[in-house]
Amino acid sequence: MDKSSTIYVAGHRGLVGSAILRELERRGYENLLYRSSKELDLRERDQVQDFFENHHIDYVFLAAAKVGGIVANNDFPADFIRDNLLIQTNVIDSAYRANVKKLMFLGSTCIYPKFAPQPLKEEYLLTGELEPTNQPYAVAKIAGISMCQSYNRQYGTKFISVMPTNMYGPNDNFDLKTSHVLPALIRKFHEAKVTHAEQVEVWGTGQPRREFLHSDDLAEACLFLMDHYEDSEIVNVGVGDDISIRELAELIKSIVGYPGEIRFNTSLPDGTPRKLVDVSKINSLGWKAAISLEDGVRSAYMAFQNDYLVNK
Ligand SMILES: NC(=O)C1=CN([C@@H]2O[C@H](COP(=O)(O)OP(=O)(O)OC[C@H]3O[C@@H](n4cnc5c(N)ncnc54)[C@H](OP(=O)(O)O)[C@@H]3O)[C@@H](O)[C@H]2O)C=CC1
Ligand SMILES: C[C@H]1O[C@H](OP(=O)(O)OP(=O)(O)OC[C@H]2O[C@@H](n3cnc4c(=O)[nH]c(N)nc43)[C@H](O)[C@@H]2O)[C@@H](O)[C@@H](O)C1=O
Repeated sequence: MDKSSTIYVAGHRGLVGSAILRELERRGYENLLYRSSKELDLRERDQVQDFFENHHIDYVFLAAAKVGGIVANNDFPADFIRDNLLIQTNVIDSAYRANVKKLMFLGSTCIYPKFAPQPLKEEYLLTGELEPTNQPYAVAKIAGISMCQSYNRQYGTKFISVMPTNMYGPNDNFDLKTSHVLPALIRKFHEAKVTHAEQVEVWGTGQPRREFLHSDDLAEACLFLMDHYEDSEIVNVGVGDDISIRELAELIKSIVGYPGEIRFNTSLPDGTPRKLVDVSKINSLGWKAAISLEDGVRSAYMAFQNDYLVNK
C-alpha cells in the first residue's frame, strides 16, 4: 500500500477495525474510508455495491462482522450465520466487481476442528468436526475463506484470509451478555471491587485454555500481511502461548486489585478445550507479536476505565 492508496476499513468502530485504523493513521495514510453500520449496512447488497462503485477503493480490511462470546454465539446462531454470510458476501463480491487491488478477510481460529492437534496448523482447516457453541459462525467464516480462494482462482483477485486468535484491547465489547471472556472479566472484577462484592462468577470450569492477542499487535500483523502476503492459503495470527481461564481470572483479579473470591459456574459452557495456534508461518514471514498478556491486560483495564466507563 502506498501513501496515495484509498483504503476502506470495514468495521472501524470495533475492536479490530479501530486498531487497524489507528495503525494506518499512525503510519501517515490519509485516504482512509470508513462507515458505521448505521451509515452503510453491509448486509444490504445494493448499498454495498453503490458504495464500491462510488469510491475508487484500492485496499479493503474486512473487519465488519457479527461477533460475540460463547453464550451469544450459542443463543443466536441464526443471527451469527446470516449476518456474517451477508456482510462478507456483499463486500467480497463488490470488491471484485470494483477491481479492488487487495482485500483482507478476517476469520477466526474457531474455523479449526474442536479436537484438532495443538498447536493448530493452517492445514487443519476442514479436517474434523467444529465446536457446537459457535459452529454457525465458524461455517460462515469458512465460507468467507473459500469465497476469497475461489475468487482468486477464477477471477485472479488478491483476496487474503487471516485467522486471529482470541483478542482484546481498546473499543472491546464490555456487554456481559455478548462479550468475550477477557473484557467480561475486566468488567466483572472491576464492578465487584467497587461494590465490595464477595464473589465473581466465572463461566464454565476454568479449565479451557485460550490464547490472547492484543488488537494493536493484530493491527500491525494485518498491515504487514497486506504488504507482504498474497497467497490464497490462510495465515494464523497469535502469540504462540496460551493460559487456562482460571489463570486468566487470577491475573485479571490481581491487576484490578479485587480481594474477593472466584466462583466457577459450571452450568455455563466451556466451549473448545484448547485452541492454541501455530504461528510459525507468520513468524517465518517476518512478524511476531510484541505485547505481553500482563502489559496488554493492564492497558486494556486502563482503556476500560478511561474510555468505556467515561463514555457509557
Ligand atoms: N474479538 C475477537 O476476539 C476476535 C475477532 N475476530 C474477527 O475480527 C473481526 C472483527 O471483530 P471485532 O472487532 O472483535 O468485532 P466488533 O464487534 O468489535 O466490531 C465489529 C464491527 O462490525 C461492524 N458491523 C457489524 N455488523 C455490521 C453491518 N451489518 N454493517 C456494517 N458494519 C457492521 C460494527 O459496526 P458499528 O460499530 O458501526 O455497528 C462493528 O464496528 C471479525 O471478523 C471477527 O470475526 C477473530 C478472532 C477473534
Ligand atoms: C473468539 C472466539 O470467541 C468465542 O469462543 P470462545 O473462545 O469460547 O469465547 P469466550 O471468550 O466467550 O469464552 C472463552 C472461555 O471463557 C469462559 N468464560 C468464563 N467467564 C466468562 C465470561 O464472563 N464471559 C465469557 N464470554 N466467557 C467466559 C467461557 O466459558 C469459555 O470457556 C466464539 O464466539 C468463537 O466464535 C470465537 O471465534
